[in-house]
Amino acid sequence: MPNPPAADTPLLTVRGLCFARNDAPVFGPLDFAVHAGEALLVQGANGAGKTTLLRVLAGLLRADAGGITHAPGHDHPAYLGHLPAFKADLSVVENLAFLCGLHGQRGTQSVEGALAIVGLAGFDDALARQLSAGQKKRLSLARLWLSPAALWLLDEPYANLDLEGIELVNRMVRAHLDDGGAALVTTHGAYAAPPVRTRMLAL
Ligand SMILES: Nc1ncnc2c1ncn2[C@@H]1O[C@H](COP(=O)(O)OP(=O)(O)OP(=O)(O)O)[C@@H](O)[C@H]1O
Repeated sequence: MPNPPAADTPLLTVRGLCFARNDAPVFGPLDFAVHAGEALLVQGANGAGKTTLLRVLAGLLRADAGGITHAPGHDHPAYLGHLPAFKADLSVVENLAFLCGLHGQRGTQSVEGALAIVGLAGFDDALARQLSAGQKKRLSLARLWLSPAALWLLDEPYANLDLEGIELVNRMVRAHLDDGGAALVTTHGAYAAPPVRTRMLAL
């Protein structure tokens, strides 16, 4: 991960952020900041705009108004979306190597180590399309673990995971925050909030 910003500099600052579809507001104006060592839990009912907000913060959708400021050197957050972003006919290891080549890799982590952490040791040569939904989510978590980004944008990270997988996500978030990172996490409820310093953003 790049050097964390000074303690008083947020990793992410959002001011007056608004998003509309066909002139109907989806969310906003929103104002918040996320500092290193902090998790922001984005809560809201189905359709409240949680996924839309994370896609705007990931740079995949353009906001209608307002500003998003990243700390210097931290303008590429890691985004864990609903759908796994893997090449179906590449193996588990090939997918991770490809994505690390494209987006960079956290210096201290190895592909093998990340697969062991997420419970996919021994799946190196399995094709991505042969994985179950939960195994695909675990592969996405391995990619997240390998990412050099300090800011994690996690959209429903608990979906498709068993109880052990939910604890895995919480362990990963805690370790990432301890390491000077930060995370935005969407969830329908507080049923699986990570056990870390957490603030709420209700949509
Ligand atoms: N591609 C799209 N085209 C048009 N409208 C969309 C599109 N994606 C989402 N919407 C609408 O935008 C609103 C916000 O959707 P979004 O997916 O951000 O909600 P959410 O809070 O993540 O919901 P959920 O909890 O069901 O995942 C909803 O009313 C939805 O119908």
